[in-house]
Amino acid sequence: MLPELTDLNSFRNALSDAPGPDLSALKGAEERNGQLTKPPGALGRLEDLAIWYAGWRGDARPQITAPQVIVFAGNHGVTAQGVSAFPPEVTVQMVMNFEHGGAAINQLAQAAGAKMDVHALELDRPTADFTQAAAMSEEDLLNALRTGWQAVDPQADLLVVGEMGIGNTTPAAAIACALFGGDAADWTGRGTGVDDAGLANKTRVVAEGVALHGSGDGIHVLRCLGGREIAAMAGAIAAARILRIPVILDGFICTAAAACLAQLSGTALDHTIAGHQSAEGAHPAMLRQLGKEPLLSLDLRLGEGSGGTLAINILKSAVTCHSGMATFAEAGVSDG
Ligand SMILES: O=C(O)c1ccc[n+]([C@@H]2O[C@H](COP(=O)([O-])O)[C@@H](O)[C@H]2O)c1
Ligand SMILES: Cc1cc2nc[nH]c2cc1C
Repeated sequence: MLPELTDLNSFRNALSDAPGPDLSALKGAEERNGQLTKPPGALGRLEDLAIWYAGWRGDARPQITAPQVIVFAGNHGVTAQGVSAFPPEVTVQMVMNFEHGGAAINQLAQAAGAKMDVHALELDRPTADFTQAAAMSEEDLLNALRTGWQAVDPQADLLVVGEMGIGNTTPAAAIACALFGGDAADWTGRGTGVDDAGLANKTRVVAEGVALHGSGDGIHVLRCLGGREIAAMAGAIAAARILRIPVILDGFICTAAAACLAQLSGTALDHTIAGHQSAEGAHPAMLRQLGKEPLLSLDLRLGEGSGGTLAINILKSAVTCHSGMATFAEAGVSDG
């Protein structure tokens, strides 16, 4: 059961009190993996994935039958600084495209056998430009966290969270810079495709935001430098941690949301894996900071949950092998 989010402290507490994986299911899955008809370790990382999944689901021989993809959308005041190659009205236009089934994520979710939900967060009320003020008030942040928290289907057995928000690689870079240090230039990339002058301007904007709001915990960084869809992703990832629903992270913006949770609790992301490495330049560094090895590297830089959703197919395959294969004893195959 998910506790109610009454205030930001209840979010912090729920995250730090969240249960870990089921150790007996984990042990059972490890034992089963050792008996399957293959040379030890021959399925490589698929074996680790299946065992990790089994632990979080509390079932040594699990199945994936109900994956959920949630796309959160938000608008950003910082777009007034000219940080994106596209105009902010594209956010609401793409939300309509998601709702009509015409976006890449609609096709990828269908191909992965996942249901897809879309949540637009107050698109007609962008966050504040973080070079001038905190992006969100405490109330705004709490509302956005709640949207994510409540969007997770407790019956889902796997979750991918994705986003749509023109300008949101700028807050994602600022979050990374505030949490992990280094220069703004280390974390700022081209997003939807800004040119060299655009990149220099965007780097300045990230540096200004971090200088104004930079120090504080994951909640402070998320509120001052983030955005509503970023906070909603954080809320959903945290809810899934409590519900023991494994999560596949998507690209640069999704990983920035997750990084805020990692700052709040050292075990906050234990139920997550990195679906892919995005083409956004600083994504590999962000994943390294979180100790996450991406499953795929396909030069995607779309967002929408696209890379995470593609990776559902890999995780499903890993779990299907683990739970469906015969053991050496069952198949009458001689072991080594
Ligand atoms: O997921 C990623 O790594 C990723 C990298 C670059 C861009 N995006 C998407 O593009 C939008 C943000 O790009 P920008 O240039 O407007 O900051 C937003 O809607 C994201 O979903 C996503
Ligand atoms: C067209 C378009 C689609 C997107 N999907 C996610 N981010 C996006 C940004 C743009 C510009």
